[in-house]
Amino acid sequence: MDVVVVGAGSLGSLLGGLLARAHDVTLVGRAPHVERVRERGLRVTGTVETTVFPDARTAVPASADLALVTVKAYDTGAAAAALAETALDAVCSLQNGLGNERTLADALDAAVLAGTCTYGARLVAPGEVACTGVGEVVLGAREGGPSETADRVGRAFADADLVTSVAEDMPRRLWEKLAVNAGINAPTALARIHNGALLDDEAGTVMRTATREVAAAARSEGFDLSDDTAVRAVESVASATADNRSSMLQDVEKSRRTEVDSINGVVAGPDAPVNSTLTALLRAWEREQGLRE
Ligand SMILES: NC(=O)C1=CN([C@@H]2O[C@H](COP(=O)(O)OP(=O)(O)OC[C@H]3O[C@@H](n4cnc5c(N)ncnc54)[C@H](OP(=O)(O)O)[C@@H]3O)[C@@H](O)[C@H]2O)C=CC1
Ligand SMILES: CC(C)(CO)C(=O)C(=O)O
Repeated sequence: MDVVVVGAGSLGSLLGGLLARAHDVTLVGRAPHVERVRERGLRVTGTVETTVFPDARTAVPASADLALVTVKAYDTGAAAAALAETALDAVCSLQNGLGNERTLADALDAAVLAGTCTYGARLVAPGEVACTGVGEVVLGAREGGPSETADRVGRAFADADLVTSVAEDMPRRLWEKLAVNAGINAPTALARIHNGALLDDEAGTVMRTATREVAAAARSEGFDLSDDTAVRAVESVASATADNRSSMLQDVEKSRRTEVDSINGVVAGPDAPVNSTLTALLRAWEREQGLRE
């Protein structure tokens, strides 16, 4: 499969690098990372070790079978605009947060797949990405139901030894992932702690309450997501990724804008006091850093 990865930062470089073991991959990202990949290949270190030689550039190619979108949620509109002239069969978001698939579907003619990913990734240097945890990619039709395109993409991922499943209930799964990210990302970013530190009782209460609030919001939108299912999911991800620095923690460590608007901010309001607090604190930090109005 001919795959273009739009947003070759931490996650995009890891997934693109792993896919390059079996497919033609083009990483689209920023200098100096793409230059280093062109010169010396991409080193994947950590839990998975390999060196691969994907194409790497700063602009999207004219065509591809599949575009994987791995930019931050607030950059999805720009990624969609960049892909507008690319001939594509399918595009798949593997981002966190809610609303990315809608943005892509509004802008592009290709079939849009929804995806979630619990692999951990960190761009440690230009040309080198660390796999900080082997998780799972789950993908499927963005509206739910069966999809031959999703089956084909799922097989392509599995051919590259990525732990992958194809699901027919992606809308519900995006809410479940939102519940996990709401519980892990903002608390780890604010407290500057690894995911595993949330298994501690006091911090765990914050994590579980934020997660339950998202589950309640999902149910109010008609999705079958019980508090127990959501809490089990967040505890299991925090434990499986105990040594990870969440993507939002990586953002605050680099003084970069966070994805709080499309994670905790989605449910912030009177019915979600913990998510409202987490959102307000991260937005205040972003304002102080000059990262938002
Ligand atoms: N890192 C992780 O372990 C995980 C991340 N995720 C999710 O994956 C998504 C990506 O996260 P992460 O990889 O950490 O983020 P990164 O910031 O590391 O990677 C995104 C990259 O995309 C680049 N970019 C932005 N816009 C464009 C564009 N139009 N064309 C080309 N490149 C572009 C960015 O450059 P610049 O910074 O210059 O804008 C950056 O290098 C997020 O939604 C995150 O929540 C999900 C699971 C795990
Ligand atoms: C799964 C998890 C919580 C891994 O850290 C993640 O999605 C992230 O960091 O954004």
